[in-house]
Amino acid sequence: MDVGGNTNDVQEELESVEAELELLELQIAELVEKQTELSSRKNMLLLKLEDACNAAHPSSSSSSASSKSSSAESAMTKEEMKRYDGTDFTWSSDLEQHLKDSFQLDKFRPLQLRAINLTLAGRDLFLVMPTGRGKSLCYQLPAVCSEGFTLVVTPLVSLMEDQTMYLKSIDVSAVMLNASSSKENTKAAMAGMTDPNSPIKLIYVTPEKIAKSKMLMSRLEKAYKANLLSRIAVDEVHCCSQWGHDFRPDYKLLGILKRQFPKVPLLGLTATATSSVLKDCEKILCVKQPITLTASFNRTNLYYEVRIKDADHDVSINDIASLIKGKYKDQSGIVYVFSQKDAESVSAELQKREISAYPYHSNMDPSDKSRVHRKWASNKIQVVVATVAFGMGIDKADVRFVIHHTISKSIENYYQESGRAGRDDHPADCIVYFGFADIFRISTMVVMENVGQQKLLQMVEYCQNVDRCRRSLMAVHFDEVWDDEGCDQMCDTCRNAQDYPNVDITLHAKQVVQILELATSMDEKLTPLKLVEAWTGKGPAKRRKMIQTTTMPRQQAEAVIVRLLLQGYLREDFSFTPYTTYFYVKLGRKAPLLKTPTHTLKMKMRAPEAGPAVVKAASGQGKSKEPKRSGQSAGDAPVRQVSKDASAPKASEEEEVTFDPSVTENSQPPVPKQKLLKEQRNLSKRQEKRLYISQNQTKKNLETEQADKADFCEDRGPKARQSNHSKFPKGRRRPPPSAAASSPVPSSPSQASVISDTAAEELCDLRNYYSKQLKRINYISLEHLGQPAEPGVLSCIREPLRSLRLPRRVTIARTARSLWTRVSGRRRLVQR
Ligand SMILES: Nc1ncnc2c1ncn2[C@H]1C[C@H](O)[C@@H](COP(=O)(O)OP(=O)(O)OP(=O)(O)O)O1
Repeated sequence: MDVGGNTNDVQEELESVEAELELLELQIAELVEKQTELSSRKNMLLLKLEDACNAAHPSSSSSSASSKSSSAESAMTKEEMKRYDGTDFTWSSDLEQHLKDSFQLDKFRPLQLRAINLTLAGRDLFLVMPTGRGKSLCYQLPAVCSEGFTLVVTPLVSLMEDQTMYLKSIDVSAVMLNASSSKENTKAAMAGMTDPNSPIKLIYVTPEKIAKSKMLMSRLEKAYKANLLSRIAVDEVHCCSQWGHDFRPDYKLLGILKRQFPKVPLLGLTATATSSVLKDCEKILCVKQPITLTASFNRTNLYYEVRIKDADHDVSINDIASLIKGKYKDQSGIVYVFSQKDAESVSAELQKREISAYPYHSNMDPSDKSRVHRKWASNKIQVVVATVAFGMGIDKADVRFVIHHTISKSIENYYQESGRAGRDDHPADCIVYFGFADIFRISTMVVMENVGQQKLLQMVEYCQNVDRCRRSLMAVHFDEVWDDEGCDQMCDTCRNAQDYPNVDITLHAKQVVQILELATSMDEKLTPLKLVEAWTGKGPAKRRKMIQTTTMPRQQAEAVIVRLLLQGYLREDFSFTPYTTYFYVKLGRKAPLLKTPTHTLKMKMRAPEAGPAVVKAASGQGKSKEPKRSGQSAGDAPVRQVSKDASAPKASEEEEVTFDPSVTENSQPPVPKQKLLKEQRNLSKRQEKRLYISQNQTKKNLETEQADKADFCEDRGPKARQSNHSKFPKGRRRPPPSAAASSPVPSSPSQASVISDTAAEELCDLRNYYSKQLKRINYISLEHLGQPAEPGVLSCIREPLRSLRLPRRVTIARTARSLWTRVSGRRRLVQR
């Protein structure tokens, strides 16, 4: 007995020590996180200091467009480098003349002259410059001022077309060679390469052409020997590297150019490469010690602002409409939206408010798309309401505002999309509407992307920030430091300079955790909206009796939940069906910290918007008004025991149900289980008919979701755009993957409501399994995609299936294969 008692005591103590250890580990993890944050802040400050020192010693200073040193550059002193900003080269007067006469430009933008001088001096060069800052001029102008021709490798036929058309319009001879070039065109271009009297100055080719056309390579050899190949420009050079976001296998073969033509200077251009990507490109392209010039990504003429998006759709639309009709009257702009459906509906809403706004998305007929684009470019349409399909190649100088009706999926994307404003260097505004529900809509869309969630949370962090300069937050993503001075009050936080209180939200966090714990104990899952509703006392009455609700205004309650997600106290829990993805909130790894009495949690919080949207003055003209702050701060909000609170909303009978995991915020209200069973009995006769209808409906939903995904997940990467243009015929939607349509596993909620109890149970098992498995498969190397599933992959899928009760006639092997097909099909779809 004694021994037994002892063992129990030891066991108990062991458990408590383990719990303590776990807590300690969490605390250590939190400290390490803080340490990383501080280290990166320290590095930023050091960089700032270095910049300040450089400014104090003009001999070694760099311009606002800095040039980061590579080994070659550091071999060249800063004095020497500065020389390339000068105009005392043999070609300088020629440059000046062509800049004005041919290109009709007055002066160079930062780093353009340095890059042009370096390439004309025969140096190999990587030029990293933000979108729209004028990279093309850095090879077009040297091409005009050199003997022979420049070979331009570019991944997109549409960009080639744009550029050759533009060059023709300014009387510069340029041709392109791609898969669709006519025979005559190809013949003329090939002949021009070796003809010293040819007027051709630029030849655009795709990387595929270099890789596949022996004739082209042999012509280039001849041109090289005749000293007619003056320069090689590789556009979107980051596509060479697997680490870059748009890797293209054919770019990997471009090393042949430098190997075959070592004396020809190479100029690699990109808007997005990090230093490790460039190092990789250097190796792949076989360039030795290139000079890297990096222009600052700081667009000083852009004013950045975040507005809280009201849950009421009309409020945000009214706000946007009043901006367009007021501050931006008669000025050109873009409103970016989340989905094709939003593009249609938001543009219709704006039209109702007498604004000339038209939709643009990838599912439109190409002729309609180009008509909208053309009319907008010629200012016959004021606003384009677009998905991200309205992307690269949009080069309108006088865009005065870019409004994001929904947040972007990452800071990099936001920078690119908002960067379409103010290309003429005049002031322009970039406003993003930050809505709670949007976070989760996007989250389910980017769930399959490698670091999709991480990047989305960075964007959310940018939006939730209330007191740090927005520019400085963006700069981190481009390895740069832009301080408040560099911003010069061109963002809402710098301009308003509000002193927000640092509110203690520990108590609030504990309440949220308690709600989630309760839900888990009842075997229920909560969507973020259900969580807010439960917390703010709008959930089922039964639940309200068991939890502490808050009197905090909804906006602040949402802000707290977002903060808890950002900081890891909460986390996302996705549930997948072949038709859609659901987002639920779960306790995060830091949640146990809240059990420690000394643990506190604070956040700076903006007061909720006062009434309907407040139209603030944005941009360079005048200061914006800060919305009125309500008297009560989040920290003051009293906690209430709702069961006894008469003011709590009364729950209807229908509300007294357990949460149905398949119900999301956009779904119908949950159906009570009793009612569901009754319905199931009554439904037997109508079953077939209903099943048929529901299948059709889910198929339709799937198509809409996939079409949205096709737009939203489309990166401005070349791959994505090409597939969009070429694969689907005019006006047709992307067909759903056939595997999903012929699925043996019924997983859609609507199907679940017309099948037997046993089947429902089995379905539930399968759905859970599927959800977990999808996450696992997500991590399996991309290289497996597109190939028949390998035995290793299948056995990894098969193993957990053995413990499941599968529906009759469904074998483990078939289910495993079907899961794989669907998962990889879905993933390929996301990648397109
Ligand atoms: N020195 C200059 N002064 C005024 N405008 C300029 C100058 N250089 C270029 N531009 C204009 C021409 C174009 O309309 C616009 C964008 O130039 P472009 O070369 O297409 O940018 P980019 O190549 O960096 O962008 P992207 O990454 O989108 O291809 O800027």
